[in-house]
Amino acid sequence: MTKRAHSDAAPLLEVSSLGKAFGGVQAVGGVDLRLERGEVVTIIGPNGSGKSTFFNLLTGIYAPDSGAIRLEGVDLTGLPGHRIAQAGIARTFQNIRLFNNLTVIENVMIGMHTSVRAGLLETVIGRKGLRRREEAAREAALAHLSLFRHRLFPRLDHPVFTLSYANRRRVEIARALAVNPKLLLLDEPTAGMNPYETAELVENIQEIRASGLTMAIIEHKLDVVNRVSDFVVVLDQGKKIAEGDAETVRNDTHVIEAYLGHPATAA
Ligand SMILES: Nc1ncnc2c1ncn2[C@@H]1O[C@H](COP(=O)(O)OP(=O)(O)OP(=O)(O)O)[C@@H](O)[C@H]1O
Repeated sequence: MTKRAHSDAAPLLEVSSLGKAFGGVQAVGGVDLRLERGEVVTIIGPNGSGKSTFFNLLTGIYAPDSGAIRLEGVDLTGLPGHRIAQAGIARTFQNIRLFNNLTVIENVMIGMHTSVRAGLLETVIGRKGLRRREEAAREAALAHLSLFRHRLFPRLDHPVFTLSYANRRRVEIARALAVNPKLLLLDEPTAGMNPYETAELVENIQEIRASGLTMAIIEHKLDVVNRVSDFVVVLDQGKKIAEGDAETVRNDTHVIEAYLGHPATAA
């Protein structure tokens, strides 16, 4: 856990007073978050506290009712998902979203928008040019998959539906990395993983972190939170109730109360 240093320059991510209601439920109610380049924040909170909605707002799945989202000072508030992805925010989902009938490497190449535009490209640059571009895309996809080389290199041409749950999670992370994001959001990356797989994924996250990529991670497992975060944000009923290093947050009375009120998810 490092001490957080704020610079005067625009932070990588600046979220102010972000809000979203569904009917009478204030899923996210005025949340602020400042994330400097290279930092890793974990977002915790009981079930239904607004964590996934917060990610859905950051990635344009929902438009916020109020507040603002800035990436490197650029206002992304209310932009559609593809524009936000182009601006540099990539994510994985709590419920894995991959093309199950496509192979591991195809899923990652699609993350790079290569095959999708192949028809159009062929008319512009010709078959040879297209083949060269596909080879380059395959090389780049392999570079991103190399984070999980022992797990995924033997399975590059296997359709995703044949993979274990943990391997599907790994493919999803590689696909998100393949767009070279400025900010990577991981929504419960270790959910459904056994302790051994979880420990391995913590090492993978530390490796991504060492490359300098800024990350926000929704995570329930406290040992994972302790090992990957620069700081922790705690949500409860859509509001930020605590922020700080893992130990400070763990001993915060509001946090203890929030979890005691929701014993099924006590961290
Ligand atoms: N599309 C939606 N329509 C209506 N209500 C929603 C919608 N999405 C979220 N909510 C509500 O908003 C609140 C926050 O939900 P959210 O899924 O963001 O919480 P969470 O912290 O991610 O929960 P979990 O840990 O269970 O994934 C909940 O009360 C939920 O029922």
